[in-house]
Amino acid sequence: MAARVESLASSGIQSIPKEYIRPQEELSSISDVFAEEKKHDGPQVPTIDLLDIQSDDPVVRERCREELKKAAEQWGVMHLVNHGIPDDLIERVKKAGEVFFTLPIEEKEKYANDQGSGKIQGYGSKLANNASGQLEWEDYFFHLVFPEDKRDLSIWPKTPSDYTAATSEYARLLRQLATKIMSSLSLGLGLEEGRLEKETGGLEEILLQMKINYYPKCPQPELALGVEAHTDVSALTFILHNMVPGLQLFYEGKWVTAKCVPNSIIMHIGDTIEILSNGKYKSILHRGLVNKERVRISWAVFCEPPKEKIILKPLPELVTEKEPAKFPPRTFAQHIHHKLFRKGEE
Ligand SMILES: O=C(O)CCC(=O)C(=O)O
Ligand SMILES: [Fe+2]
Repeated sequence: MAARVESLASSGIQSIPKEYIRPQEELSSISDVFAEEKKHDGPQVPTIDLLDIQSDDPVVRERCREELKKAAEQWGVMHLVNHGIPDDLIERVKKAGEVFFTLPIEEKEKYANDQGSGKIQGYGSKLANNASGQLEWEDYFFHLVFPEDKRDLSIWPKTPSDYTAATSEYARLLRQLATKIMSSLSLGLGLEEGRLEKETGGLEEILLQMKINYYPKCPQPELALGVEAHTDVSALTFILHNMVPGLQLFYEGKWVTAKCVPNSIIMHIGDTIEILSNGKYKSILHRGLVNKERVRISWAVFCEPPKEKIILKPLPELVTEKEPAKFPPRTFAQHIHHKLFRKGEE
């Protein structure tokens, strides 16, 4: 069984095992996350107010959609405020995840995934996938949350008892939010409003996968990463966190630390929409720092196309002689495989 980062962290070690130490070239870019969060100079992740996204006043509505479009083009990541998901529901989702992770490791192990046998849902930690044996400073809980007929409720945390109700309702509302965002992004490309959602699989096929990232305190945070640098493969990703900083975005050649914005949801444009939009909307490189003072928890929900049913490629309307297709046609599964393979080559 994989060693849990939580057990390493609570063992009292003062130096971390070598598998968690980042390569030399990367170490110089890692610094104290609390100091980073205090910096107010330089570019900052945009905040988008969604209050008016469905306003009856077309001028007001357009202003809101234009802001969203600009953020998707320039950053591919943003803090969403007035997103329409009730704050008390979000508090319940966060409380439920926090309580689950407070359980003793032996209790959580009852939910362990088994990547070897293809059981990817459940409690887990990263397994080394190449010769370097590189690992990340986190444990997680991963499971499908929407659509309801594809969920396996038997593997969801039973403690606390509100976990299933809170998470189900959150997933249902996020799915509606995803529709609004994709509509607006479609119009921003000069397409019909239902287009991006349809090309991603529509109501039937788009999957929402929840990953609760649990980052224990780390005795040598300047040597490790909670999540290594990556872009999300999803269409959209929605992230909550426990107000401990950690997320960094690679923008204009520098790592920018995301501020903690109250009552916001962080949203990423993932590779799927980057590909469909022929690169007009960006899937930004990001990573997670850890620290020695506070446990960090984040709740990422990935909105994904089906693995095999759809071939992702730039929409024909967006491909011209002047702007040829930037991405070859691939299924979602092929896209993921291609990324993994390229990484092995690095
Ligand atoms: O913890 C975070 O803020 C980001 C996690 C992340 O990037 C991911 O789960 O894909
Ligand atoms: Fe991510």
